[in-house]
Amino acid sequence: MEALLKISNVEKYYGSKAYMTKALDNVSFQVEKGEFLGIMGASGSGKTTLLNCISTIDSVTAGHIHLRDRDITELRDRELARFRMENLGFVFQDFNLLDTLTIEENIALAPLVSGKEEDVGSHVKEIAKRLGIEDILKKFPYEVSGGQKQRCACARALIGRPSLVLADEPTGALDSKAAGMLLESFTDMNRNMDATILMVTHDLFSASYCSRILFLQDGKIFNEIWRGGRTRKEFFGEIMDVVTFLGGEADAG
Ligand SMILES: Nc1ncnc2c1ncn2[C@@H]1O[C@H](COP(=O)(O)OP(=O)(O)OP(=O)(O)O)[C@@H](O)[C@H]1O
Repeated sequence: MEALLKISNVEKYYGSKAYMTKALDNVSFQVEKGEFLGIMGASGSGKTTLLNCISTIDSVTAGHIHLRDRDITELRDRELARFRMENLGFVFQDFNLLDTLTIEENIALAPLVSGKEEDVGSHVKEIAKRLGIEDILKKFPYEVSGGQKQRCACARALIGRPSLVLADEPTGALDSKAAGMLLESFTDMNRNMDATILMVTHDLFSASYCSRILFLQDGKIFNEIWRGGRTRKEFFGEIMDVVTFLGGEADAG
């Protein structure tokens, strides 16, 4: 397998010497191309900090993060914006759609702005069909459900064919039916559209869709488990055991 993302001895401190928080403490791991990796851990364990460092929204205090051969901790200003646009797709808990644009325009915005793709319209339709939102393309975000908004956010994340999709609690604002549909979409994106996904979640049900889970505790990697050939239910059971051992702070979904 090919390592797409390599995190090497990453440290992240917040605050000054007297009030310093070590949010990430010597974290190292790799993500292979085609993985669907979950990051779990109690509140304050460093999940969002890790995601923000990988997404270049935040900078590391020490260590290196490589996406393929590129050390992204060394990118600056304009390079950073370009790097994000060309390599990363984002899905957030609160959707982050633009209310004044239709669903179709939200999905098409980045490729239209970059001007690189010629047939944006048919690419949007193809992805929307795949995610089951082709009937709502002309609607505005306020006219559709939370689950549909989140699948729109997935389509927007995928349209630029990013190397890596980063998702922060993507099911956090969804009911269980919408969450299930979204996670099926993630699985389809991962298996059939070649998307490598890194998802932060508190939710055991969401985590059980992943192929591997990394558990963080106090800014360190505490454990990792693989789904392997097991069913989702069996994997759910094992995730629950680790979460219970860690102190039980997660949602059963
Ligand atoms: N901007 C910041 N300034 C100072 N401390 C911060 C900042 N962001 C995070 N921290 C601290 O770093 C640690 C890790 O926070 P982080 O948000 O990464 O945890 P998390 O696992 O994502 O938590 P949650 O599940 O509650 O979102 C916590 O102790 C937090 O208080």
